[in-house]
Amino acid sequence: MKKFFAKLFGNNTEGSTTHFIKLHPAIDNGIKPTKNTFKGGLISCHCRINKVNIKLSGQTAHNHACGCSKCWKPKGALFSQVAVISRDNVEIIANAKKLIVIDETATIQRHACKDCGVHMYGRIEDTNHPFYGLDFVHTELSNEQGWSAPAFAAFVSSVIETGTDPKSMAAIRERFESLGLEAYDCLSPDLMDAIATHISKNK
Ligand SMILES: N[C@@H](CCC(=O)N[C@@H](CSCO)C(=O)NCC(=O)O)C(=O)O
Ligand SMILES: [Zn+2]
Ligand SMILES: [Zn+2]
Repeated sequence: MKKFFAKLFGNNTEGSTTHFIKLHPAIDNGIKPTKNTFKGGLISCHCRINKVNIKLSGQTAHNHACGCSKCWKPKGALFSQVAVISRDNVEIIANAKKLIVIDETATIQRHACKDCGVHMYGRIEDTNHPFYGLDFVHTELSNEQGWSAPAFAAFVSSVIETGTDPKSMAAIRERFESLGLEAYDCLSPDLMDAIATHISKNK
């Protein structure tokens, strides 16, 4: 097993394993802990000037790594990091006119900065959707610390759809597990239960 990983990742000069799989900077560089008293903050796009700024008036929930093809990923990252927050707590405070919806047909309407491409918030407009009322946001776009920490990985197998070699999947899953993040190919059991409960109540 050790040899298998050494082959995939390579070894550094001290002999310990070096990870070349870049999951996401907020995960690879050490997961920052959730601050229980955290009250929210500002997220900004990557533009040097005329940044899109959004005020998030509260803590986020269900932060996770997402391997799906639609969520925004920083350059070089295999996964997105995405959390939810009540849409009532999301306020665009600067350069709203730079925002465009990436795909009008998607369930999650991702509003991105047309200049730098960063997705600023994803909104569900279907009032019957189980997650209606929640917006999807990337808290690494904030300078504040204390946001809810990523707690699991979702849609892990989906990275194959965007070009990852299926042979790398075992190593990717092992890496998540070693960091304490359970790897799922859909959402976490809690969220899947919430979706099923919503569907069952609406029947
Ligand atoms: N294999 C597909 C999966 C896409 C998918 O279903 N993504 C989820 C999670 S995004 C945040 O966790 C989803 O709800 N998508 C709805 C949408 O994106 O509008 C793929 O990789 O594309
Ligand atoms: Zn921008
Ligand atoms: Zn996603």
